[in-house]
Amino acid sequence: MSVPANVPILTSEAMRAAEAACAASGVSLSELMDRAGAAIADIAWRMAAGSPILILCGPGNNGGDGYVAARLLAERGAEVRVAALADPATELARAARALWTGAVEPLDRDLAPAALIVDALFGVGLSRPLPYELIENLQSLAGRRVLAVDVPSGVASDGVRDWSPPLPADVTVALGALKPAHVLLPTAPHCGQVLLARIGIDAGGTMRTLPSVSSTKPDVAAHKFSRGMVLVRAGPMPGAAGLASAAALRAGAGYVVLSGSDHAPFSAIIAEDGAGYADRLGDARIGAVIVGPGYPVSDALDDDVMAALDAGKPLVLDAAAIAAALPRLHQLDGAVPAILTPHEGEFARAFPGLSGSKIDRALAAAAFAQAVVVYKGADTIIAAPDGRVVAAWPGSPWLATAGTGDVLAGACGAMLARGGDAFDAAVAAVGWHIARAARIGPGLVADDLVADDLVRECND
Ligand SMILES: NC(=O)C1=CN([C@@H]2O[C@H](COP(=O)(O)OP(=O)(O)OC[C@H]3O[C@@H](n4cnc5c(N)ncnc54)[C@H](OP(=O)(O)O)[C@@H]3O)[C@@H](O)[C@H]2O)[C@H](O)CC1
Ligand SMILES: [K+]
Repeated sequence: MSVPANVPILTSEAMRAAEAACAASGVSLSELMDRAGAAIADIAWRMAAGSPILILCGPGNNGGDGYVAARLLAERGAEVRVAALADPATELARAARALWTGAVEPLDRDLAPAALIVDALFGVGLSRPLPYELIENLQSLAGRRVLAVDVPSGVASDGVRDWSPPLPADVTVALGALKPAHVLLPTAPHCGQVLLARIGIDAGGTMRTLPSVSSTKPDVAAHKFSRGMVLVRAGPMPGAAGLASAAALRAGAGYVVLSGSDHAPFSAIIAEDGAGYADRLGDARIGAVIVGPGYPVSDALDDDVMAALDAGKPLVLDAAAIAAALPRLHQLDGAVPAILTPHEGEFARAFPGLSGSKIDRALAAAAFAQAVVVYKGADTIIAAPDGRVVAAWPGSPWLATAGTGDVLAGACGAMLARGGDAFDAAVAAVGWHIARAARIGPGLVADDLVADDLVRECND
């Protein structure tokens, strides 16, 4: 499972607007369909490697793409058959089918499979669950390699409904841009390896996949404070704050203070008595404050969160600190740069009653809090109040273990303490976290993410 780095993601509504803009600039939808069909034919040709191909065509333009691909594959000498669910219902699909000179088989229970199935039944136009009879007929084709056109049929492309496709794809060719379903659970795993065929559409937009991690070498004139100073406030479970402080150092902060704990994991971390917290918040050199790791709901947490908000320092708020800060953050209306890092349960507690896809909900939460939201999970979404979104699918499954959230909070603190945009800081931290997890893999425990042998390996 993979998606390309740093490519646009569009909802079906935004996709139609992009198509319309394309048409207005002189590229017809028919030309777009020809390009889509050509991209699919190329990939199908490579996947089939000489074995027979069966293309399943639906009634809309997704089916139209399938007919174009069938014609081009046949022209290249591929052994290709077409089966249709229904007659084409759009002018473009009718035109594409008219140019297909081969037979069109009915898509019923007697349909013979082929080594490669190209699924061109439904794309972004799917408006309701698939009919039961079709699901049954498709299940009889399972077990072959599947190439999905735009999205696996049965998947709602905007990621709002969790419909599963009867034929999960090995490869999905996203047309023009990725769609939310390619990067959100539960649909993303059904898309297999997602490739983008740009087909000349200017997708622009504010939603993208995670960019590749770039190394951030300190400036030649750097000193420890210019690299960013981070204050981590410990709660009753100081191990979590210790992990966050170690991660802040590893992620590039030049100076880290751990307040309220004498369990500093590295000698380079300054462990201080908790009574000095208020004074430290007044330290002009501090570039980011982290509150929340290992700190359950309590009056003390409320006090520490309010003190950090009143100090006006850029903030990373994790776990129970998120709900504790929310009313005040909302009032502050973006005056204090903040990154919130909730997992599913914390998000539901802090932002009850939101609807839509995970992307919609992350955006609504960011707008309400006027803060960057890192809505964690296997399909982490980073959303900014101005509408920017980065989707971090597929992340690393090895991160599903205790303490990794504390490490992410620490990395967010390091990136935020450098100064600059909080959204860019959150994106860099998520990328750093996933890249390290990918290097460790099996057996990962959160401490490994901040261990020195990993530093040596990363520097090899
Ligand atoms: N991105 C691009 O620039 C291009 C994309 N192209 C391809 O076009 C599709 C979208 O095509 P569209 O015609 O809008 O939609 P679909 O082909 O996905 O399907 C619409 C038809 O399916 C019927 N429908 C919807 N849901 C069901 C269902 N559950 N069961 C049966 N039939 C269903 C729908 O009927 P309605 O009654 O709902 O109207 C339509 O008949 C996109 O995904 C790309 O593959 C183009 O190539 C151009 C460039
Ligand atoms: K499809």
